[in-house]
Amino acid sequence: HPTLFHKRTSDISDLISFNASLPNVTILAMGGTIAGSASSSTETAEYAAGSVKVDTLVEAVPDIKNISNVRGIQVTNVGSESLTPANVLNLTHLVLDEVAKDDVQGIVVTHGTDSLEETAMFLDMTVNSTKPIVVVGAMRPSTAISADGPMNLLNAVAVAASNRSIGRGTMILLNDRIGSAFYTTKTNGNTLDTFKSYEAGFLGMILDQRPHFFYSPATPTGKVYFDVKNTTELPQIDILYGYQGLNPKLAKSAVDLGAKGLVLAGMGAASWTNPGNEVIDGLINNQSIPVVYSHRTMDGYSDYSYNGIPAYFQNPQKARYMLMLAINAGYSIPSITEMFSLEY
Ligand SMILES: NC(=O)C[C@H](N)C(=O)O
Repeated sequence: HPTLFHKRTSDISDLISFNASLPNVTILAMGGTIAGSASSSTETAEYAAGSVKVDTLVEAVPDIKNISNVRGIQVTNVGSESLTPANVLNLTHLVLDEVAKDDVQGIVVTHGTDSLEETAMFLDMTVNSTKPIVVVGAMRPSTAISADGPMNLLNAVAVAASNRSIGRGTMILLNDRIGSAFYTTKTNGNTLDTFKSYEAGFLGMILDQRPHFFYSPATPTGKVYFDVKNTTELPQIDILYGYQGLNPKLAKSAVDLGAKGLVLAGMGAASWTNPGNEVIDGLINNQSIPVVYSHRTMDGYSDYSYNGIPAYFQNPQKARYMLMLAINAGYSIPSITEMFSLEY
């Protein structure tokens, strides 16, 4: 439908001419290193994230016009460490609008990698659509030699535009690998092969703009959807880190400062200290605060939870968005416990 892709406002632009035989993909740009620029082409660590606009990103990859008509929406333009749940909720509303359009085949979200998995997880749990949603970032700024952003963006558009990608939920694409948002995590602060999904594995890979999936479309076991169409504000959920001699009182302080739920990045398979557990127990019993026991280890299954809720395979940052969405939906502690346990 040409008219949709020919609308021009200050933050929505047609980037290339319309070709009726190609699928339409909407790119929502959040910022990050993929939109970063440095003072020299060899600089890959010191640079300003979120300084290049979506139009420029797309113009740098002319091959995109051979695979789809793209429309860019600049949502934010910041490093992903600066994004808030409010920004992610706003993005989700825009994604919901886009997937509801008959002529939109798929969605690409360009995003900083530091918190990319959090946004992807949130989208995966709130956008109940078979249309592909691909969250993409880069590890090198756009000004670097061998910048990875242009190829990642081209690949992301190719995945979003492909019928092979239908029914696979929200995906994370970097370094030619396609992972499920539900399980993919950033493992290295600097390298190109940073996104991994050790236990679950990748969904597939992309070669020459052709996505190859290893399995038929499948929803991760236990994935629950939350309707946030009418949500305007999300509850505060904080994460606490586990370590020898951890300060047990921080949990109570977090609740005093407004947390409606807590996620623990516990040691090993989610262990927490005895004095720490006693404070948590008080929060659960006296203040009905849901506390999810996750793990600071990158992988593994946490069923240890003292009197709290085990996060099983979910890492703290993904468990946090699950807990936030459940509390927002009015779930009780037993229903939250059940939601986490559904996975296994
Ligand atoms: N590689 C990156 O995108 C890192 C950057 N700090 C960000 O998350 O926005």
